[in-house]
This record gives sequence, structure tokens and C-alpha cells, in this order.
Amino acid sequence: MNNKVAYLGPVGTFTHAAASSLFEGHPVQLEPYPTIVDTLQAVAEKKADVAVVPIENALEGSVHMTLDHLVHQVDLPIWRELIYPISHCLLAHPNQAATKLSEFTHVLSHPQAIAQCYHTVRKLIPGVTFVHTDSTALAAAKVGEQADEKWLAIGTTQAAECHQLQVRQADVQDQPNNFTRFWAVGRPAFATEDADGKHKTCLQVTLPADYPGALYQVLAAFSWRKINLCRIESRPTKTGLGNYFFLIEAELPIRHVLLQGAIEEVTALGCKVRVLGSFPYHYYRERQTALRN
Ligand SMILES: O=C(O)C(=O)Cc1ccccc1
Repeated sequence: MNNKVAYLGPVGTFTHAAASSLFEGHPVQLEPYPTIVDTLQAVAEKKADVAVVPIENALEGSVHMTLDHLVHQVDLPIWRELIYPISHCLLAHPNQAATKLSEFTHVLSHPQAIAQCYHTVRKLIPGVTFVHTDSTALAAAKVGEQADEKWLAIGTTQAAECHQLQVRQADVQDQPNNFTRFWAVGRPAFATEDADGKHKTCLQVTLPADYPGALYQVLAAFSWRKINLCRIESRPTKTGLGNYFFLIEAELPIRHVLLQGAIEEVTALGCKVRVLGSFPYHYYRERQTALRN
């Protein structure tokens, strides 16, 4: 039986492109879900084996919807990470071909896409109204359904093709070098190769209480072992204002003796440590043969 891969759909989202790249050449069934939460729930409810969701963007930072659902709502291991280049386009219905860009009234897209293109689009279309949708491809679909409205979608060229839209302006993100990290979450029946050693571990660390130097002590456990941390972020525990946990990503596999030592030390300090995943990661096109059946 083919593995079922849930992704934030519909066809033409960036997540769809990331999921297609991750599983290229492998017998999987890609299944779109309308929201990030639905995508993760598909695996939690065993309707799919793995879910592909965005987790962090170079311009906009964390996708809190993904992070919070993984931490608070489900217990699913992060299985792989793909870092994928993101280029946003302004898409319009062909019936609006004569409409000047500055005359469009609404720009629809996923909140992350709007945030990544906000200043560029406002300069092109002063006073435009932004409308959030569950995905960039859904925005493209809505624009495709409204031939008479002066609406634009921010999305991919694939979404433009799917919905017969025109690319009115390409590369509208506020900065070049726009990348998004995508996580594949779950337990698919694939072995993963780890030959080049690019591997990281994501930990959720909750401090026992707030006291001077608490976080410093936690970080020291990694620092003196010379474990490189590639991300640290605080998020509310949702138990009261001012209560946080830390998400720490270390550039070592969980089985590494140094990381085991650091986790023991942090636990001895009274912290709660949960391993959200220990997984290989790669950049798009860097290692297409990363999966084995
Ligand atoms: O809506 C999409 O296309 C997504 O996959 C979410 C997203 C939005 C913007 C950048 C990266 C991912």
C-alpha cells in the first residue's frame, strides 16, 4: 500500500511543491487538506501516514499554527525537514488584463504570503485591502472564480496554471533569498538515509520556575559541549501570562552522546524535556534521493 502524504492544499500551494519534491520518485499518494490543522490531524487520526506543513519562513518567522498544534494537540514525530525557496507572484483573472495593477482593490493570500510581500504590494497598489485565506492556492482559486472583481492572489506559478490566471508580477516578496522550512511529520514506512550527517533534533524545554539565570543554565549545557543550536524560540505554555516553554533545535541526532548528556543535564536542572523529533534535513534539489522504500 502506498504511503498517504497529507499536505496543506489544494494543488498549487508551496507546501504542495515541497511535498512533491520530498517524495519525488516514490510511490506515495499526495492528499490535499484545507488547513494546517486538518493536515496534521489527518496523521493524528491515521487517515494519512505523514503530513507536510510549513514551519518557518526566512522573512516572517515561525508558523505558529503548525508549532502550537504539534506541541499542544498531537504527539507526532518530526520525520524530515526540507528547506524550499519561495517566490511569490501576483496573479489575476485574464478578464482583468486591461486593469492596471494600481487599480486592483483586493489582494488575497495565506497570511504568511501576505506578510512576506506586504511592503512591495502596498507600494504597487496603495490602499489595497488584504484578505487572508487558508492557502495561497485557495486565494488563486477564489480569484479564478471572480472574473469581474479586481482581485489579485499572491501565489505560485503552478496555481496560476491550475486556475488559468495571469502572472501580473513575479517575485513580489519584500526580500530576495526567501526560504521556508517544511516539516514532514509522522511515521511513514520509509527508511531515511543519513549519509551526509545533516541532522537535527528539536526539543521542547519547559523550565521548572522563573529564576535569574534559568535559561542561561539550560543554554550552558549545550554550550560547553559545543553543540550548535540553530534555533531557539519561546512560546506561551497557555497556562497563564508570562509562562513559556522553549523550542530548541540542536544540530545533532538524538542518539549522539553529547546531546544525550545535555538533555540529562537540563533534566537534572528540573526542566521538562520533550523530543519533538530528530530528523535529517536538506535544501531543495540538494539531495533528491534522500528516501528509500
Ligand atoms: O499557502 C501556501 O501555499 C502554503 O504552502 C503556506 C505558505 C505560505 C507562504 C509561504 C510558504 C508557505
